[in-house]
Amino acid sequence: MTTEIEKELETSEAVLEKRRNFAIISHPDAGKTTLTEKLLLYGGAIHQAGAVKARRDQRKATSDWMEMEKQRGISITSTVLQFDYRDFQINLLDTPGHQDFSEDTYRTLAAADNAVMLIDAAKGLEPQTRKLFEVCKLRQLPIFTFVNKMDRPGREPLDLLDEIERELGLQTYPVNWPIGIGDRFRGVFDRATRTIHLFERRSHGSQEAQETVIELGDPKIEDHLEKDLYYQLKEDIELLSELGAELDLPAVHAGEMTPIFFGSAMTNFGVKLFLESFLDYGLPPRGRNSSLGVLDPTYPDFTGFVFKLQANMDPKHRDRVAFVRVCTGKFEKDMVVNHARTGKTIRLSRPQKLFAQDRAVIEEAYPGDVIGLNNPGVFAIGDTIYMGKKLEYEGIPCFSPELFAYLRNPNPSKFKQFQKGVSELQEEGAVQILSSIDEFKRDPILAAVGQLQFEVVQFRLLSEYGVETTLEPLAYSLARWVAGGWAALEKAGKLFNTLTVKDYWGRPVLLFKNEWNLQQVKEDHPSLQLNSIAPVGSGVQPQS
Ligand SMILES: Nc1nc2c(ncn2[C@@H]2O[C@H](COP(=O)(O)OP(=O)(O)OP(=O)(O)O)[C@@H](O)[C@H]2O)c(=O)[nH]1
Repeated sequence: MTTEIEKELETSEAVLEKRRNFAIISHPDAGKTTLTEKLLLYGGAIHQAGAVKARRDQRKATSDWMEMEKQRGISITSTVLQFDYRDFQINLLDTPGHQDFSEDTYRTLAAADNAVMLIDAAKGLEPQTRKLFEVCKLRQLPIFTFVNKMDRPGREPLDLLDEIERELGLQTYPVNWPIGIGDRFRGVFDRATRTIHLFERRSHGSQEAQETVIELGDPKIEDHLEKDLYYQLKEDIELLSELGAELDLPAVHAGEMTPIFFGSAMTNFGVKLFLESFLDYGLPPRGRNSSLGVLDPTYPDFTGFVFKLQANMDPKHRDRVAFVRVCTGKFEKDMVVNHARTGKTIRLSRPQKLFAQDRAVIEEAYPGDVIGLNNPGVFAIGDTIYMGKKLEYEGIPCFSPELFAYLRNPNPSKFKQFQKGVSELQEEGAVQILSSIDEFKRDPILAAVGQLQFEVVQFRLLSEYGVETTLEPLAYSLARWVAGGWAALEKAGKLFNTLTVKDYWGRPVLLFKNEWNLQQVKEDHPSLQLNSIAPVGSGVQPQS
């Protein structure tokens, strides 16, 4: 006879097995919005492709603080999209399209269990994809590669595989293989079932693609596929089996091998096959490092952490939302939880589920899900909330900024608002704040990955806090945290062409003008232990 506890455990394992969570990494224009939309179309979350874009446009029309989005036609914010497919519940953690906001993407990857690397068949790996791949590698995320835009002239598939292996050091395993390319792209061959999937083009792919599935070797193939494409395919299949590694799931889950899919998001070719395989091969919610060791998702008490804060998503209510990744246990509305950083208890009374810009109050959530909580200034990025035994999750790291500028408030009567605005925007992760070690230089130094982050900060300080500010750019382009600490820095003595500053937590940071300066200091002073990534959250308290 099974006991109640055993039954509960079985249920929670079954729930976990049917949950998948992922984020898409790509270079702008590779087709992320299009693929997202098509995944939602197959998931039945929307009925006609175009809805996500329409929502995006609608948001552009209604949001005021995101006036910048409208002016520039870019998407700055990111949300979470939840949909069902087969009996799976899927969480797609959407990330901003513009590379100036990649800090936001880095943090979102901290909450993801899988990553989908989307590449343009004609362009192969691009800078933003490489950068984001590095973050995935740090977390050993399983990476699924979707080679998009096969309906246009592109590079040789084998050449793309080779590039991924060489440059990213990932083993590749093509799960399917393209039949033709460009105008002659007819579909894909699914290697697991040895079937040919041929698609019909529909205008703009607004509905699911019609597909014909034929077994390899079926004589009917002649009615559907040109001879030369068929012979080419047979040749390719042979070559693949001669070359090829077997699909090694443990290696996929360890982020060492990437399953590869070919398709065209715009015409829907290959999207469904991709989704199906992703559900089969993707990782369910996994354990996470905490002060109690790696906490398995079957741990019974509710725990989660904040990976992203967002202000004023709804212009009608000037609210702030904290996005929490549920790690263990069951989340229930109105739950009273502990907030690890402050030791306070908090009632989670209006949890929200977010679908693009729509919200619905949720009653419960499970590991792998993301919930949106109202944040009246309580939460900061990396915060842990928990029930039961006290614990804290490993923090979300800060990544090296590349642009630096003093932020000045020329109007002394606005000092208070200025301070409040700067500290709230820092907590929200809109920008990193550094400060000079010179007592007399009290203006904060804004540190960002992209220029647009500065513009957003200035825009929001003016529109939300009523403070007009000016910027004075600093001629540095790299930041490194000094893991050796202040003592190592003092021992190293005077360093040329660098600026010593401290971060929000009072830790030493060195700014460098260029890579060359950095290399020199690294070689001359190994004891400084320069890091491009620094932990935040767990155990680190801001210095007052
Ligand atoms: N031919 C072709 N075009 C595509 C395909 N997928 C996307 N596109 C086009 O590529 C362009 C960029 O697509 P988006 O989906 O907006 O790309 P994105 O990556 O979200 O772009 P950002 O918002 O800049 O990050 C659009 O004009 C799409 O219509 C595809 O499979 N084939």
